[in-house]
Amino acid sequence: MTAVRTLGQFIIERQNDFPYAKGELSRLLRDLAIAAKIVNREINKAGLVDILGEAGTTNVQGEGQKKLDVYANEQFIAALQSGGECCIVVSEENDEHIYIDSEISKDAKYIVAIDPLDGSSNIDVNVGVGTIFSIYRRKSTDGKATLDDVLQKGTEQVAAGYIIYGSSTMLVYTTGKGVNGFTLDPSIGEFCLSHPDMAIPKDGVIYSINEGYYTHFPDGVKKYIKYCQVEDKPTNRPYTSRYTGSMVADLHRNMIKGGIFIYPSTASSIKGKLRLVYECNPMAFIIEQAGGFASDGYKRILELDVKELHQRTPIFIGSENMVRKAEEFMASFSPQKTKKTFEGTVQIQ
Ligand SMILES: O=P(O)(O)OC[C@H]1O[C@](O)(COP(=O)(O)O)[C@@H](O)[C@@H]1O
Ligand SMILES: [Mg+2]
Ligand SMILES: [Mg+2]
Repeated sequence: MTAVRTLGQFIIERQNDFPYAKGELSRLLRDLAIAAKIVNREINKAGLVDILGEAGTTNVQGEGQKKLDVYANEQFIAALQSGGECCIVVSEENDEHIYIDSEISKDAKYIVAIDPLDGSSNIDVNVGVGTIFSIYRRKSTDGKATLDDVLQKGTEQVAAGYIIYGSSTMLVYTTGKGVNGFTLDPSIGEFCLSHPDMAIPKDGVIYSINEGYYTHFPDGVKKYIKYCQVEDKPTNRPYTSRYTGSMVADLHRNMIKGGIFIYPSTASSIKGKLRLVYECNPMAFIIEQAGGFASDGYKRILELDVKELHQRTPIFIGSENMVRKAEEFMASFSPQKTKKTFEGTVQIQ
C-alpha cells in the first residue's frame, strides 16, 4: 500500500527546490489551502445554510455579488491576514488592493491576487465552481509595498493555483516547476497528492466557448469555431463542444483531456470578460507549466503589460497546438489593429 502524501508534506519536500526560501511561500500556500477547506465546507452544504443567492451588492465591475462570492472573499482574506506572509491582496471582489497591516505581516514579501469564487453563475445550481490564486514577490525592498509591486507581468508569478469544488474538491498548483494536483479527502480533512506532474495533451478534441455570443465574435473566432465543427477524420474533427460557465471547471477538464478554452473579445466588450491579474495570468502560468499555451489571440498572455488591477483580456488557452491554430485564424481573419500614440504603438482591438 502506498502512503498518502498530503499537500503539507509535499510543500515541505518541495521547499528544497528553492534553496534561498525560508518557508514563507510554503506557509502562504498552506494558508490558502486552509481557506479553501473552509469555503469547501460551506459549498458542500450550500442548500442547507443561508449561503445561496444574491448578496445584494455589486463589485467594481458592476457584477452582482452572490453571498458565496462575499463569503469566499472574506475567508481567503482572513486566512492571508492571520498567516502573516502576504502584504497586499488583490481580489475580484474589492475595488482597490488591500493592505494587510498587522504586526506579523510587517515584513511580508508576497502579494496575492485572487478570484475567490469563479463561476458565480453556477453557485445556485450545483455545478462546479472554483477559486483562482496568483502569487507575486514584492519588488520594492523597503517601506510599504505599492501599486507598482502589484502591477507585474504574469511572467513574474512565483506560484499560482486553483481549487475546483466539483464532484470532488481539488487543489492544483505550480511554483514554476511543473503542476501537481491534490484531492481533498473529506474523511481526514487533507488535500492528498492524486495528480502528480500534470501534463496537458498537445492536441485535443474539446473546444469551450460561449457560442451564444457567436454573432458578436471577431471573424477569426467565428472561422475557428467553424473549423472545429467541420468533419475531418485525420484531425479528429468535428471536435466536441463543452462549456460550463466556470473557467476553472472548463480548464481543469481540458487540462486532463486536452482542449481549448476561449473567451474572446465581443462586439460589446472589446477586451473580453475575463480579468488578467487574477483569472488569466494564474491559469496561463499553470497551463504553460503543464505543457500548454495561453494567448490573447496574438500575444502570450504572460507577457501582457499589466496596467490596472481589474484589466480584462481576451484569452485562448489550453492544448498548445489548438491555441496556435486559433492564433492562425486570428492573424488571417481578424488581424490586430494598432495605432501610434505618444506612448508608442498601442493595440486598439
Ligand atoms: O456567462 P459567460 O459570459 O459565458 O461567462 C462565463 C465566464 O465568466 C466567469 O464566470 C467569470 O468568473 P467570475 O464568476 O469569477 O466572475 C468564468 O468563470 C466563466 O468562464
Ligand atoms: Mg472568475
Ligand atoms: Mg469570481
